[in-house]
Amino acid sequence: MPEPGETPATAPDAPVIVSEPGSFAHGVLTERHPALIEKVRAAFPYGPGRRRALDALAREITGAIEPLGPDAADRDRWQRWGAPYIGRSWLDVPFLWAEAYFYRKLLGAVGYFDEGPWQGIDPFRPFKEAELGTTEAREELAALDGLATRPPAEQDAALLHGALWGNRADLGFRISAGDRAAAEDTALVADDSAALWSLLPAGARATVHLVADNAGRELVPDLLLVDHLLRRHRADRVVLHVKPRPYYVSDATMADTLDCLRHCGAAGGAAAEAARRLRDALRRGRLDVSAHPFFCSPLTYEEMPGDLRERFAGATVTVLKGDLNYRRLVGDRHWPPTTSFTDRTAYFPSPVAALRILKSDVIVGLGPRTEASLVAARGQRWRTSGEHALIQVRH
Ligand SMILES: O=P(O)(O)OC[C@H]1O[C@](O)(CO)[C@@H](O)[C@@H]1O
Repeated sequence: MPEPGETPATAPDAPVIVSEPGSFAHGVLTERHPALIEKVRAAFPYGPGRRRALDALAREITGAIEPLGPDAADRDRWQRWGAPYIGRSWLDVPFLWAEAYFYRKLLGAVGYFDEGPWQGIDPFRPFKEAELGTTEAREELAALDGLATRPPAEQDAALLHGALWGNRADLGFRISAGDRAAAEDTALVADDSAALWSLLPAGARATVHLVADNAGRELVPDLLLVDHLLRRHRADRVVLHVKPRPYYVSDATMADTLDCLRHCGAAGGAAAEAARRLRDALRRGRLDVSAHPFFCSPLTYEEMPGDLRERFAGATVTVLKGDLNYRRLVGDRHWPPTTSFTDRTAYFPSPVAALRILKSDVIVGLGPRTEASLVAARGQRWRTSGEHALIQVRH
């Protein structure tokens, strides 16, 4: 990474590679991942076998990338995706690939895929649960009670922004940032929310696909936004995409979706009414949940499989939540920030909206003045500090 204020020297479309000295990606692989292994180990009474596997993974990530074991059902897939990388140093490969493979290996180490007592046990569940039990989580839901009496445009904005800022609730991010980011002032670096609402006029028979990111305090406002879209007839049908298995610490699965619905139901008031409507929408098929294997793959959206592409093609708009989805949407590369968002996402089969807190180096779609003022104020730190957010839309 360049020094604060410097322009990146890397080629404009070069992939983000872990080994870049002092880079954000390097810090994730060398600090966050070992810390996460320790956190998971401390959270569960794993026996000697699982502990040995965690030790082996902690050792492996300081050296060469090893293939999956011969019994892994997805070994061939990962051999294909990892052909250029397996055998190389973990620090010498694209960031997006390295993170995806790390989470696959972490689940393997804790026995998630093996027949036995740990099969299907989410190693991140204690962290997700703790988050839903916080005072902040309760206060956020209580704030919903006053919203129904506000003018419709205010309700739209409050629920959209709730879903956007909910993306701060990323447990992986907090492993290194502490809660500092949450306390700092935040600002939108791009705001296409008017364009988003123009795609969803009340009464239009829209189908919205919402690709969720984190569980807990991000998924709750996402679900409240979904309820609002359905209730105000801005959408006739919503498809919520979640991860098929635990991923990137806090990413939402179907089990997390059910937890969030229970959490809202137990809160009483407007939140409980929303939960009741959402359950009803699920039963009637107005809300559908999908968990495609693509979402835990190391691929970008440009490489998505045909069946998923077809599903998105039927959307009035696809809303992608969070930083990782953004990296996969525009490509995890060193684009100049003024690269056109419209051009970078032209391949996507439906209109697309990104709602994201900035937590990694990648960004496109900024005006030259916006970029200049961010750099003047913060050097390059604004890219990864979690203090800035964006709403970008391509019609
Ligand atoms: O939950 P989000 O918003 O997708 O953010 C996850 C982000 O955290 C990181 O995994 C770093 O841990 C980024 O690489 C990633 O983009």
